[in-house]
Amino acid sequence: MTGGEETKKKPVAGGGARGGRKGKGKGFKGKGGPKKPFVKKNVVITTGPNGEQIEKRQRGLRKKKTKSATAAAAAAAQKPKEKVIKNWEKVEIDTNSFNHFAASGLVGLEVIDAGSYNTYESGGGKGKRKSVVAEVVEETTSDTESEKKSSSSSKKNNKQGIVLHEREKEEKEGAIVDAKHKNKKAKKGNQQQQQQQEDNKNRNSEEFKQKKKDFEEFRKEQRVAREQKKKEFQLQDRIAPEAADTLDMTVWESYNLDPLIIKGLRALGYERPTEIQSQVIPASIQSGNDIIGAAETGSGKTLAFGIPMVNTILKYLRAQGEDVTRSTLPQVGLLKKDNSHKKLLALVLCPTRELAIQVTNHLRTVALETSLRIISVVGGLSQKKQDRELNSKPEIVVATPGRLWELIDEGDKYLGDFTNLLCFGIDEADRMVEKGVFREIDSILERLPQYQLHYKKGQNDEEQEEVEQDEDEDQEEQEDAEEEEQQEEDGEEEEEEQVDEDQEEEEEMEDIKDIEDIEDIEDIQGMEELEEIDGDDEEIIDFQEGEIDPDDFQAEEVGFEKFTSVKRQTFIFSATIVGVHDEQQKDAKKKKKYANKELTPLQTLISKINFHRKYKLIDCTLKKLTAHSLKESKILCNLDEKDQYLYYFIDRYPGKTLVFVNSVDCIRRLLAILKLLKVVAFPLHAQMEQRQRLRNLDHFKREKNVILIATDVAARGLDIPGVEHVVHYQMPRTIELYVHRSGRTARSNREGISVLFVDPSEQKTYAAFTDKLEHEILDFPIDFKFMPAVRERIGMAYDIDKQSFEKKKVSDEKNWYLRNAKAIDMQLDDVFYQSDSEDEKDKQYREKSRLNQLKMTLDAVLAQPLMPSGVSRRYGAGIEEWTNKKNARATLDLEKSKSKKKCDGFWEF
Ligand SMILES: Nc1ncnc2c1ncn2[C@@H]1O[C@H](COP(=O)(O)OP(=O)(O)OP(=O)(O)O)[C@@H](O)[C@H]1O
Repeated sequence: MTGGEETKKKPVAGGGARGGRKGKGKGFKGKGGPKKPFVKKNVVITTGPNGEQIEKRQRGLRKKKTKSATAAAAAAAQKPKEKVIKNWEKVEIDTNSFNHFAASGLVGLEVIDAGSYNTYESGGGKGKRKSVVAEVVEETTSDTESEKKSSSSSKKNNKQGIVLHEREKEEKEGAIVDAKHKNKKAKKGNQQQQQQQEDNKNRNSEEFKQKKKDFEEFRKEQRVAREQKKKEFQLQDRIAPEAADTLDMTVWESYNLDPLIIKGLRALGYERPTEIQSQVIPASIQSGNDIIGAAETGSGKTLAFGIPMVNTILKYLRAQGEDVTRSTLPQVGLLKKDNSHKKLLALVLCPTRELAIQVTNHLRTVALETSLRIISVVGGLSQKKQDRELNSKPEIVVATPGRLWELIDEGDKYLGDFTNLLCFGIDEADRMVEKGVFREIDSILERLPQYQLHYKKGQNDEEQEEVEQDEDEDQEEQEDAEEEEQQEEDGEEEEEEQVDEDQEEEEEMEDIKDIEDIEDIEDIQGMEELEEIDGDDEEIIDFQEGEIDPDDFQAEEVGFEKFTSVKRQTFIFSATIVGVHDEQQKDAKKKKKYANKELTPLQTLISKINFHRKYKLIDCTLKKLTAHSLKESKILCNLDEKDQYLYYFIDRYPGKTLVFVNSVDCIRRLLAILKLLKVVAFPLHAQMEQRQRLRNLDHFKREKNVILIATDVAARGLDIPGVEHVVHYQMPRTIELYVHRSGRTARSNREGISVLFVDPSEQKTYAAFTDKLEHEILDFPIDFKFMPAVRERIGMAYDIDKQSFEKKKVSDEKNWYLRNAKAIDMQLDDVFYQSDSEDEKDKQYREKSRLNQLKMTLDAVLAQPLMPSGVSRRYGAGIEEWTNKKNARATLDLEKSKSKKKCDGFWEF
């Protein structure tokens, strides 16, 4: 088709289709039409009385002068023409018709290209020709009426495909439609006006006021009910009041904690602090120092920093004369209080949403008797709810860095104002500063206010000078020491034969204590000193007895920078922030790589966080790194045997099992297989919707015999009661991840087991792990008599999965073609639509029945207990003994299990 250009030069063709156009006209296609014609859907371009072009919506609702109107008007003035505007005409077109339109001055026809026209014809049109309605304008200078008529009639008989007919009928139809539309619009306008008048009237009426009041009451009730529900939920953690009354809380009381916190702890049944809590709480409350805390997984680190935080805030609020006891009034009442002056008092950062929500709930439980508002700021949840919660100006916010920074960046004033921040915490701190994980953390840390060095103006000037002087001296000493060290090293190199370098380094290493490692860190930052807590020689310099003077809580501007005199306390916690890294650092020293000064996570944090001049490192981690009550085991196997051992484990050792894998694809594959094997399993990974993630976690918490298959999104911090087993289906990428994953079980002194699956390709990593763990991971005892039955089931599940996958693939492919063909108006071969050939049908039928047969067989097999080979079901001999499922924790005697399985591709251990 070649008419495109002509039509464009003489901008006549516009859209005016009213007929049932099915395909999406995309302008001209075909051999000769490289340029698209001037096409506008539902718009008609006509020439006005003064020669200007008028763009008219199909239904004549809007008229607008086009840009070229003036130019056209000028041209019309030069060469006056007689214009005959014809009315709507119905035309039928085919692929060659456009030339004719253009040549005969036809405007307002929406172009139907060859493709869409044909599609229409073969797809749904059943041989009918395409009809459209077009407005026809003929420009004539001397045509007589009769000539016009003949021209019109010649069109009627035109062999090129344009047939004009039923002009009058169409004209009427068009007019009717327009009129109807106008009426409808007018009616709607009237109705809206009436409604508005009525609304205005009602708004002033008593009835309306009452209705509004009722509605507010209703909302209030709803909110109270929600609050109630929340409280009830929190009460779930509580023990019976009678039992709570008998608890001896003297240890807690000795820490000078707020009575409301002790009340909360009593209700929770926490009679005494855990090891890390007993070290952190007095140190932070009495000295006000910043704390870096490390302790094994599940040892109560959250409350180790949570209790001092809540305590500090309560003290601050009491000092401000606020009532901090839990109000018996509904929260709604509290919300109505003027809280515009309030500022954020505590902020905790966590790496995952689930963990942030968990920490929030944990803090709420100890603060239940108080009026404190604690909320989580995480992505993926209701924005409205989060806004509402933030409007209530919560004292404590627990957030993920990404979401928090997003809100600060958007200009959230409350979240972005750290000037009154009394407490700042980072949970799972080593993860938070891992390279490239949370870019936002740096921006957040940069916003933390700088300290003014004196808490009370003028009070500590001399002391400060002394401190600074000491600092300079220390630095000089340090520089000298470094110089000496360097000289020594140079000497060593020169006298290689005289000194056994390795020997010397070993000796050197023995002398190096953890604290010296940290001193190096301080050098990087220019920090004064680090205290390691050892009870007696705790030094309290700038904050006596943890007292908080309300006068101190003011920000003031010094020079160009904003300083604050608020003493912010910082808490940095993780199970793996020290220990492993210290070892790594020592290794590095050994190998003389220390010159690279690659910072460990702990060093990175210290260099980024504006700590107090005194902070304490409290390290309660065990040498073994993992929790003391955890039994660790491994299964060495080939890659293709992992599914078998997983099924074996799940079947023989039922319970709450968390299976860790390294990829989402692996989760999907395992879920499909386990589903066929009738194992209840839920997924958890970062690609899931947040609500679904929380729902699955909830299922896993509530159900007894259940599997959660997760990526490392669940590796850190999650405190799910009653997790009995952790399976590392794939090797964790780092030793820290191994510690955290394993730590989802064996929490709070409870027992738990972890099983590490190792295939030959993972053996190198495994060897590196055992080096660092400094203990052997024993073999998991496997009763190999069960394995043939396990293999049979797994084999059938694979078969079914493969066939279902093939079937789905074929139908997915077909659907893909259909979808895409529709999207681009492509005509597919009829063959595509035709049902499959008889042979094909037959094949499909056979495959389907084979699949059903397989499923039925597997179901029948699964209905029986897993039996060891050689035991006959028929005679029932010893069945009970074999079918008794075991509890892994109770029966697993790893010490005795030396049942090493021979496995291809492994080195000798
Ligand atoms: N003093 C206490 N007495 C009894 N139970 C406690 C006490 N403190 C905390 N717990 C309980 O111990 C469990 C583990 O606590 P938490 O989640 O804080 O451990 P964690 O050390 O942070 O673990 P992870 O390193 O895995 O994050 C929680 O269920 C908590 O309720």
